[in-house]
Formats: sequence, structure tokens, C-alpha cells
Amino acid sequence: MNTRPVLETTDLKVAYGGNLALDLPRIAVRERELVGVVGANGAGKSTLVNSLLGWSRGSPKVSGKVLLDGRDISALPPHERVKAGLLLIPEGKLVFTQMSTEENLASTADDAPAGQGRRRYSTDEVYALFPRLYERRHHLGSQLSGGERQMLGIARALRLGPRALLLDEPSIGLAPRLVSTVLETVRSLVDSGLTVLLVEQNVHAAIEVVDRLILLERGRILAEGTASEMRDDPRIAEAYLGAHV
Ligand SMILES: Nc1ncnc2c1ncn2[C@@H]1O[C@H](COP(=O)(O)OP(=O)(O)OP(=O)(O)O)[C@@H](O)[C@H]1O
Repeated sequence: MNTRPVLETTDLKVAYGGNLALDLPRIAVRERELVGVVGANGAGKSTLVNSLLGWSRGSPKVSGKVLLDGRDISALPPHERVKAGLLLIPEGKLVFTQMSTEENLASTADDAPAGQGRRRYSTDEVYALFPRLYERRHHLGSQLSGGERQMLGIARALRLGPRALLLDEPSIGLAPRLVSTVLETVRSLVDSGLTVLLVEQNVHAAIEVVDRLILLERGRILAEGTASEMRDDPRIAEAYLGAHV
């Protein structure tokens, strides 16, 4: 396995006014790795993904570095980070509601070479991955279910050839069966070469698919380890998995 992380942060701090919402010494996601970030409401999960992309709600003070393939992208505006291959699928899923599935996919076409370690999926490839989207190809974005919109959000990102994909709470609003379908598809994408940071409140679902899990509490890393280590960690088991330890 390549030892240099695809995505890395060092000394990342985000403060809203005097309130330090995030304080992380280091996070690293390696090639073909699926890293989950879990934590309760307000733990700093959205603040983390937004700061990776250079976004924010409000005007927080952000310090520290974000590196993509070793390149410091901290000073780049969001659209430049996207161009470099760091793609975020936000909670809102970023689907055009007045366009059909087909048009949504066509609108993200990019014919430029994708760059090293990146693969742009064709429309046929994303339809093969999500047969449901093929069945719904003539439906408007507004007519799709939450799960279908989630699939379309991922499909649109794949069309752009992500170097690293950030997923913000993909399970929100989805029925349990669909949560598994979406997360298992993410797992299979990682197995075929993608690098993913998955932010989830649904620890049960996340722990089934991730390689490593990071538990955030009040903006800090409370625990970190492989999925199996974390499944046995009393802090995870007690707080999230319903175990009595
Ligand atoms: N624009 C803002 N202004 C001030 N404080 C903020 C702002 N955005 C977030 N915060 C605070 O930063 C902390 C982390 O919030 P964040 O939204 O990242 O948490 P989260 O883990 O994503 O929560 P949830 O699961 O509820 O979405 C919280 O205490 C929150 O109140």
C-alpha cells in the first residue's frame, strides 16, 4: 500500500468566534481507504468536511493544513480544490431538481484528462453501478426519492473523477435497507480504487463498511482505530452500539 496519504490534515483548527469547533492534530486517508468520522450532533463532522473543501457557514477562523497527494491545498478556494479532485457530496446531495437524471449526469461531464489516480466514470458505468438511476433516467431530480437522489449525487461526483470523495451524512433520511445499499456501493467503489472520507452519525451502518473509524467529540478525536478495534471500544459500544459494557 502507498504510504503517502491521499488526503491529510495537520493541526486543523476551526473556531467560530471564541468557540473552538474543531481541533485535530492529524487525519490521514490513504489510497483505497474508507475512513469514517462519527460523532454526536455538534461534534464537528460538518465543520470538518466543509473545512477540507474550504467552505464554511459563517466566517470561522481556520488554521492548519489540508494536503491532497502531499500538495498543500489550504490556500485554494473551494472550486480549485474540486478541480484538484477533492469532491464533496453534501447533506443536500447537490442534484438539480428541474433536470432529469440523464441531464444531471450530462451536466457533470468533463472531457479533460482526469489526472493521476483519478478515474472519470462514464454514464454507462454509473448506470451499471446504480441500475435504479437507469430506470429513473427520465425522471426529474425533484421526482426522485431521497435514496435515488443520494445515488445521483454520488454518480455525479464519479463523473468528475474524484481523487478523494467526501460524503457528508449519506444515510440521513434513508430507510435502513437503502442506507446499506448506498454504503455497500461506496465500499465497492473503494475496493475498486476510490479514496473516501465518510462522515456519518449512523455508527451502526458506518462500522460495517469502513476500514478505520474516527470518533469525534466536541471537535476533538476521542478514539480512532480499525473497524474491528472500534467495534470493541467501550466508548463506541456503550454510546452508539447499544452494548452494555
Ligand atoms: N456558523 C456557525 N457559527 C457558530 N457556530 C457554529 C457554526 N457552525 C457550526 N457551529 C458550531 O460548531 C460545532 C460543530 O458543528 P457541526 O455542524 O460541525 O457539527 P456536526 O457534528 O456536523 O453536527 P450534526 O451531526 O448535528 O450535523 C457545534 O458546536 C456548532 O454549534
